[in-house]
Amino acid sequence: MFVLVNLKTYPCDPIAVAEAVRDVDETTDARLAVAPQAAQLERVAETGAETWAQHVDSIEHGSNTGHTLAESVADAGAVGTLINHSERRLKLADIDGAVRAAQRADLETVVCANNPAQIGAAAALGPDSVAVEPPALIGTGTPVSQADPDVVEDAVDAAATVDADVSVLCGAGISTGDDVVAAGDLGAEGVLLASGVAKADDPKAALEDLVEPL
Ligand SMILES: O=C[C@H](O)COP(=O)(O)O
Repeated sequence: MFVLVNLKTYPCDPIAVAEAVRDVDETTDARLAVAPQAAQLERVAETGAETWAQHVDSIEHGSNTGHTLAESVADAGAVGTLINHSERRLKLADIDGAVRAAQRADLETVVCANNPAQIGAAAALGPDSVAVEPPALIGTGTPVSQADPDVVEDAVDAAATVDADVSVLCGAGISTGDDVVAAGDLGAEGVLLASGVAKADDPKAALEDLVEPL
């Protein structure tokens, strides 16, 4: 299972969380990664943790003030990027362009979507993975894998119908090892989570709990 920890703009210490991700990754067969804010990418990557960006834009080098260039994210040490997170929604053409930009920079891609229908559309754009996240469950602590299992199973089916090579993650409310196991039982190959680790008093203990049953 892939456990991708998105730090959003939570007021956590990104280096401490990254060091915990790095250390717990060494204890488990699961794959762990952390997605800090863009300004923190280089320092986080220097910890040795697998580092992802939260977003890249559909742009190339040039006159694009305030945008995030995929090559710059890769130069900072990121190996992958989220695209179209629920809190950073893009138009369809911009999702497509962001996937192309990420591929140009050799970044792995996870395109997020609200529901199974959008997952099918996202899979058609050829990312490495898609992540289904019902917005209403994000940040609630109520895990999608247990509160709304149908949405995960339907997302897995939708992606497989379009492109069997696109793996499916699920996210929203995931915070325990049981939640991760439930996600795997529904066909997800990973989870995307944030508050369960970024807002935990002890992020390393939270990560250890997440991977303990895997
Ligand atoms: O990127 C992570 C997701 O939006 C899930 O957030 P959450 O784990 O706080 O529910």
